[in-house]
Amino acid sequence: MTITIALPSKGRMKDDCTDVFTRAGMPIIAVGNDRSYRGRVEGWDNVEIAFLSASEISREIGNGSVDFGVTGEDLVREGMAEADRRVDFCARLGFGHADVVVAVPDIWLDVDTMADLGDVAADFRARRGRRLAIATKYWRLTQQFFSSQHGIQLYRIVESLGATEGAPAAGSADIIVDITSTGSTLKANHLKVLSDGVILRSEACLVRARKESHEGDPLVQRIIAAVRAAL
Ligand SMILES: Nc1ncnc2c1ncn2[C@@H]1O[C@H](COP(=O)(O)OP(=O)(O)OP(=O)(O)O)[C@@H](O)[C@H]1O
Ligand SMILES: O=P(O)(O)OC[C@H]1O[C@H](OP(=O)(O)OP(=O)(O)O)[C@H](O)[C@@H]1O
Repeated sequence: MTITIALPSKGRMKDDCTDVFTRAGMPIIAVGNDRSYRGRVEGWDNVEIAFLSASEISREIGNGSVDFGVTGEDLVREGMAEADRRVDFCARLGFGHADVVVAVPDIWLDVDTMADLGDVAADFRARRGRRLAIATKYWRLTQQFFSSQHGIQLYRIVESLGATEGAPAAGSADIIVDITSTGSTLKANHLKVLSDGVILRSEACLVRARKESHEGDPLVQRIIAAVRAAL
């Protein structure tokens, strides 16, 4: 059976990903020209490469149209419910690190924890007659963290399509949930991360769609072993 692996075609993870596969003894070759979205692995006859964006990769793994993918854990967990039942995180690859965090304005001096934020949310409703507004593109992770993990129900999510950190200053939200790596964007926007406000420590992962056809397939095991050996 042919196994398809989806790899980043562009963006911040592309080069590191190519390096890992080279070290794994799986050198990636584009089929056709450099702009091609198909590739293969030199010496691995039954493996096909699909070049996609990091967010497309998480979607294609979720619907099972590829067997493996390299993408951020944040995108996989945001993109599907019950991720661990549907996919197997086979290896953490050591690049693409980013934390998904809850951040509030610096000037909220007495708000340091999620419990403090729960009080603020209740207060907003009681005194201002509206819900605390959270700007984010991570709807699912935010709902799980606030509602299921911290029992905070009084909030409203404001969809953000970019420049999330600017939302509190712009007045379109009170706080944010977004990724941070160096922390400089949060700092520039006068936001601070709550002490227990790290929702997920994400990095690039080799992710496998859980499929019955993979059981007992030696090629599937060989791919996982080769990538792990390269780390
Ligand atoms: N500083 C950062 N900013 C954004 N994403 C980062 C950062 N550091 C690591 N990542 C990770 O990189 C992944 C997103 O990569 P990238 O932005 O290249 O993909 P994409 O969202 O598919 O691209 P595009 O938005 O152009 O379609 C996520 O898993 C994210 O956690
Ligand atoms: O903690 P920092 O190092 O400041 O990085 C965090 C920022 O980087 C990303 O934006 P970017 O514009 O790089 O990428 P995007 O287009 O994927 O949002 C992300 O959305 C944050 O805004």
